[in-house]
Amino acid sequence: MAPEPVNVKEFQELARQVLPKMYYDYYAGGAEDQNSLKDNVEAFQRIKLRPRVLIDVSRIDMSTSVLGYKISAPIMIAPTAYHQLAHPEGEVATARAAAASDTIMVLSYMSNCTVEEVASSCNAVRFYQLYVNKRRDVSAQLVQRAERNGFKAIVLTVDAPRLGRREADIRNKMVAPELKNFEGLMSTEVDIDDGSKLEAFARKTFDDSLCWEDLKWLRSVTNLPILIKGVLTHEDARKAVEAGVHGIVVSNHGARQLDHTPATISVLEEVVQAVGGKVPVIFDGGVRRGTDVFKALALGAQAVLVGRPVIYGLAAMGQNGVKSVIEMLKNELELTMALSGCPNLKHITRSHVVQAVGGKVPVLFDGAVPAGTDVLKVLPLGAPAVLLKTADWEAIFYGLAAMEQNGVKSVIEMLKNELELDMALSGCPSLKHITRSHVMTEHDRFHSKL
Ligand SMILES: Cc1cc2nc3c(=O)[nH]c(=O)nc-3n(C[C@H](O)[C@H](O)[C@H](O)COP(=O)(O)O)c2cc1C
Ligand SMILES: CCCCC(=O)C(=O)O
Repeated sequence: MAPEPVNVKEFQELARQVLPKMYYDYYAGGAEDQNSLKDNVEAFQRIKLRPRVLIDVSRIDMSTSVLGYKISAPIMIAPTAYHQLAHPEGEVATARAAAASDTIMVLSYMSNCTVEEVASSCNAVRFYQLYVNKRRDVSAQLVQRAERNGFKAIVLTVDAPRLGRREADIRNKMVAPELKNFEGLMSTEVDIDDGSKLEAFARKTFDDSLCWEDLKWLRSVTNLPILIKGVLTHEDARKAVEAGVHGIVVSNHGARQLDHTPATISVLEEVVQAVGGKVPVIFDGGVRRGTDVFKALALGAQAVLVGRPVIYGLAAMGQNGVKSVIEMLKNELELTMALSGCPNLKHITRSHVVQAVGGKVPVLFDGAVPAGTDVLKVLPLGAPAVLLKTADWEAIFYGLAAMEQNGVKSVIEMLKNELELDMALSGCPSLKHITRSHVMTEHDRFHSKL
């Protein structure tokens, strides 16, 4: 028997052992080269704690509230798709664990269990995550069903006009399971033989023309407060506040959408400052320890969402696994607060964290590692185009060696497709939209506070 996990990271290995490879890869994976996936977690290590001593920490209070709903600790459950691929009880088990831990669950639009099943399973406070369908009536009906069933807010995910390029899913030909919520509303079937069926599903159904104006439409179909999830810049944070949203989730979708987005913890403060306390800022991405939660709070988050660890807990031990994951993070946060001299969340301030000095030498574009995102990064720094010279561009050479003319064409087409996707996921319909403010170099990072 595998030993009992002592931290949330250990649930990942248990999940890997019980899950079919296709599902494990889907849960664990990120976009393209998974740079942001690694960075989301590693960036927490570059932030150090500044504990205070000789403060009475005999009683620690972690409770807080989000949109007026009281929760035991600022740790909530992120919306993640297809919980029945992890455990037969699916989202019902996750919701019950949320209720048992006295926290909020955000139910994914892509849940296997229906809105009604989750609502009637327990008394957890629930928010409903929304993807806007090309057929607006489908999304409107789901929002209204959520509202009727006691969900307390809509979390509109805005970083997925298309699905990111998840290469494990492409190789595994990831399935797109039936979704009971859509029965009688629309077909969830996709008819492709190759590649990720999920990606095909998103392409077929997600509305990639969605824009700021459409918040009006969403407000016209629901009275629930609206949070937008997937903000990474001060520009968008300001627009969101102007558009009247009730909350912002700083997120890069667990690094599954646009690779080379910054680690979310490194842009949290930028967003918090732009929002200026007008609405709550919630954070997600790479939270694996109580110290991570503490750091996010110190940088201005109201609460954090946890994605993968919850799924791993569910896969390993069902409802109890999810509860264990949440309780472990809560216990670690409590200990961090005690050892930092913070008896309650109000005591956690910006001066409790500091960015570690040092860092990598900035390398922006090294022509030997071509990828669509590299092109996207070079253009705003002033390059009118990227000149690809056979002599110094290994990929062309490999393409030629592997498949002659077709190989070279494949390499060029792959880069074009990746650039197109990167533009879609960066909100740039044409090259003129790509500006200097779409990238951040290490230099920029050193000159900001974090
Ligand atoms: C397997 C998986 C499925 C996800 N599905 C959704 C989804 O349906 N809707 C959504 O808004 N975000 C989705 N996300 C993103 C999460 O809400 C969250 O932003 C991310 O997981 C946070 O990063 P973490 O996994 O490092 O905690 C998903 C993430 C994963 C890992
Ligand atoms: C079409 C699948 C969307 C689920 C999702 O958001 C994710 O896998 O990250």
